[in-house]
Amino acid sequence: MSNKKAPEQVTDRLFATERNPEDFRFDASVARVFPDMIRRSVPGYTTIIPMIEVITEQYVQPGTHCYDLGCSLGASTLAMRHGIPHPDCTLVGVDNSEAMIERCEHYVALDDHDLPVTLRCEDILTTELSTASVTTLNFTLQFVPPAERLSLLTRIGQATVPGGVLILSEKIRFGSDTEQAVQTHLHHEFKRANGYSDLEISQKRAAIENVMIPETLADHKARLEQAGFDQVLVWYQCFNFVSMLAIKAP
Ligand SMILES: Nc1ncnc2c1ncn2[C@@H]1O[C@H](C[S@+](CC[C@H]([NH3+])C(=O)[O-])CC(=O)[O-])[C@@H](O)[C@H]1O
Ligand SMILES: O=C(O)C(=O)Cc1ccccc1
Repeated sequence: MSNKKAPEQVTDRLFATERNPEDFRFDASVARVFPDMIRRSVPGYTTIIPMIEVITEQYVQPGTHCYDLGCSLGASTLAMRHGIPHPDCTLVGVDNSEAMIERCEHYVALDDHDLPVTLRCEDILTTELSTASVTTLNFTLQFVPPAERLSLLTRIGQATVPGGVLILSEKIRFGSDTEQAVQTHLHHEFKRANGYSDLEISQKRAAIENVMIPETLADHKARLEQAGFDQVLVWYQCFNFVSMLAIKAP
């Protein structure tokens, strides 16, 4: 029997007190505060989520699969769900964090909608992909080791049907050191405006340094084309956070 009680809203204070330097992991303590953490940390996140519904509605094809890779608590998965008008589509959310998938199941159960959602606690590098019309990587590729990124995107490209798309959102870095400095500063000011202290900002920065590796927009575009996508465009940018749409020709 599913527990239909809404998960409690918890403020992210994970980095508020001095802690030993340790690499960031998507464990139970992160899953618990995740909705608050991502909203206060990622400029544009609260705009991108509803737009994923709009984009999905535009590109979804009947009888295909839609994948949300690195679904966390299912915010992007549920946006895709609301954009899919075809009852014969299969929507799949994949995440390799047990703590995330467990909580995601509750959010999916609370969302009153007919289209079933299949959740897989699996590595996106090996999860099975086929006949996909819409695939989403909403701030997930940045956590995949750079050496594995081309083969993942190539598998997605091969699984994507003609006219299908990949929505790819990422924190990016800039080729110009001066632009990198300005955009990073503005991102930190965004976090400060959302109530994070200097200690929280600097401890979080150290924790994600080795596990979240941003690349330039040029790197992303070139690799998406190599992976079999015919058109790549940026549909959203706020500071150093962007969302791209990679389209396979019909
Ligand atoms: N190899 C992997 N296999 C499976 N999952 C992975 C892997 N690497 C990382 N993850 C998962 O990717 C998710 C990234 S968060 C996505 C937000 C969501 N899309 C949202 O729209 O709210 C983004 C962020 O925290 O900035 C985490 O849940 C990881 O466990
Ligand atoms: O918090 C940050 O500074 C980020 O760059 C984004 C982020 C959001 C959630 C988990 C890890 C990183």
